[in-house]
Amino acid sequence: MALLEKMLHLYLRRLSGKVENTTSLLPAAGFHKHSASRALPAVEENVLPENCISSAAAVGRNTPVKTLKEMPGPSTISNLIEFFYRDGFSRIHEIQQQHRKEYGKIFKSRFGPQFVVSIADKDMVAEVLRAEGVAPQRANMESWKEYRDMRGRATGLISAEGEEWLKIRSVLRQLIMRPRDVAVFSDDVNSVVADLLNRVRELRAKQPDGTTVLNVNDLYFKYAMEGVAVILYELRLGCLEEEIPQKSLEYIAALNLMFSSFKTSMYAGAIPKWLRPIIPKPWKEFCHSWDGLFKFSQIHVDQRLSEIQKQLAAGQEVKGGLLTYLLVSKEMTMEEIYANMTEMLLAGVDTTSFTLSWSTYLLALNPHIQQQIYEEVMHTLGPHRVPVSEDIPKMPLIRGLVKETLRLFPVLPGNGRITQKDLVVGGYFIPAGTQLALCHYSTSLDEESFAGATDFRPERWVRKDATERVDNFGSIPFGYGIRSCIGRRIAELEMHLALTQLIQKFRIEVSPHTQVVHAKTHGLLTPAAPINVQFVDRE
Ligand code: HEM
Repeated sequence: MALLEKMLHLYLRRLSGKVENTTSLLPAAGFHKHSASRALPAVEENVLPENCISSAAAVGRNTPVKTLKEMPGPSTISNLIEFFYRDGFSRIHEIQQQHRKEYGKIFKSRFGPQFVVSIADKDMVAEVLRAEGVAPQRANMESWKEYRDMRGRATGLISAEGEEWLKIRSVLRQLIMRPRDVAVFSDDVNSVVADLLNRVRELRAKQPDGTTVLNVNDLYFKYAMEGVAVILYELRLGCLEEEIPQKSLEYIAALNLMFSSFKTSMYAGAIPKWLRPIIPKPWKEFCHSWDGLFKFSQIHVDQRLSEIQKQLAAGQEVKGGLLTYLLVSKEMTMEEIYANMTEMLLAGVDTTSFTLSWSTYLLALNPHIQQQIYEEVMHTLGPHRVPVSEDIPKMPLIRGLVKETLRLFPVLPGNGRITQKDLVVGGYFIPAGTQLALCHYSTSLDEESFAGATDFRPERWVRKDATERVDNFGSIPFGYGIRSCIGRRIAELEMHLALTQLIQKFRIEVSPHTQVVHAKTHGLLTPAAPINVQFVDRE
C-alpha cells in the first residue's frame, strides 16, 4: 500500500509539472501517455468473433486465433513501478527492447484505464500499416481538440481526424510531399546553411582551442527553426546571427518558452477533467503554450497576408512560396492556415535538430566513414560548389548517413495507431478501437533485419544486394503510408544540404570535451548530454 501511495504521489507530482516529464511534440510519438484526456472505449480482451481463423501468413493458414487475454505483457503494477518509480519515461526506447525480450514481438500493457498492444516486429508493423484505411488515426487527440474548441481554433494536420484531416492532407500533400516539390526551396535553405557555416566559425573561435563547438544541438535548433521558418513563413528570423535582431530574439525566447512549457504540460491530456480543479497547472500550461504557438504563427501569417494585399493593391504580381500559395489559393480557411503553420513548426524543429546532432556525433566517432562520405562529396561537388537538391541523389552516402542516423536514433522511437477495423496480428485477434504502439526503436535495432545492428554503417543503405538487403519496415523513421510525415522532404532537404556542406568544409572530430552521449526519451529520442565536437577546416 505504501508503495502504491508513493507511486500515486510521484504520478501526481509529474502531472502537476514538478517533475520533468518526457512527452513528445508529436502525440503519437510518445505512444499512449498523453492521449487519454478521454479514454478510448475499453477494449474487451476476452473476445473472438465466431469461427475466427487466422489468415495471416505469419501464423499460417487455419491457425486458431488467440484472444488478447492470452497475450503476454507486463503487469500493471510492474509498469507503474517501471515508469513512475524508476523514471521509465526517459527510457521508453530501452523498455521497448526489454519488454520485447521478455514477452516477445507482440505484447500488451495497461496504464490505468489505457490498454495498449505493442508491436516490435517489422512484419507485423507492415501488416498493420498496409491494412490502413483512407484516414488512419494515430492517437486520441481529445485534449488538443478540446483546446481548439475552447478558443475557436481549427485543427491542423497532426490533430485532425477523418474528413477534416483528409481535406488538409490533400491540400498539403500536393505542395510538399515529393522531393521535386521541395527542390524549389533549395536556394532558401542554402542561404540558411551559409549562416550555419558562419556560425560554426564564430562559435569555435570563442573556444580556447579555436575548433570546438559546444552543444551542437543548440546550433542545430536555431538552424532548424530558421530553415522551417524560411519555408513555411517565407521569412528569415536571424536566429543564426551573432547579434540576433531584438524582434527575432523575442520570437526565439517565446518559442523556446512555448516548446519547454509545452513539453511540461502534455500531461494535461492524461488528467481527467474532474481532477483539473485540484491539479490545475498542467491544463493551464497546456493552454498557455498553445496560445503562444498560435500567436507566433498568426503574427507571421497576417504579416504575409498584408504584404500580399499591398502588392495586389499596387497591381503587382504576387510571387511566393508555401504560405503565399495557401493565402492566395484559399484552399484552406485562415484558421486552418494558422493551425497548420503552428503544428508544422512544432513538428519540424526538434526532430530535424536532434537528427543533425546525432549525425554529427556519429561522424566524429567514425572518422573513416566520414572520410568516405567526404570523398563522395568531393567527387560530386569539389571543394567549393554549393549543392542543390538535384545533387543529392548523386551522393548516396549522404542519404545513407541520414537514414543510418535515423535507424540508430529514430527521433520518434515509437508511433501509434488506433485500429479502425478488427485485425489479426501475430495470431491475436485485435478488435477495432485498440491502441497500438509500433516499436520502431526496437525494430530498427533488430539483428534479423540489420546485421551488426548497433554499428554505424551508412553504406548499408547504398548496397542492396542479397546479403545487405535493407527491409524498409525495419526502419521507418518518418512513418509509412497515407498518414506518414508530411514534412519528410523538407526535413531531408534541410539535413542533406547542411550535412553535405559541413562535411565539405570541415573535418568533424572528437575533442577533449567530447563525452560518451547516450540517448534518452524526452518524448523524442534526444541526446542525454551535450554533444561537443571540433570543426576543423578542410583547407
Ligand atoms: C528528422 C525529421 C523528422 C522526422 C524523423 C519526422 C517523423 C515523423 C513521424 C514518425 C510522423 C508520424 C507518421 C505516422 O504516423 O505514420 C510524423 C508526422 C508529421 N510530421 Fe514529421 N518528422 C520530421 C520532420 C518534420 C518536419 C520538418 C515537418 C514540417 C515541416 C513535419 C511535420 C509533420 C506533420 C504535420 C506530421 C503529421 C502528419 C499527419 O498526421 O498527417 N515533420 N513525422
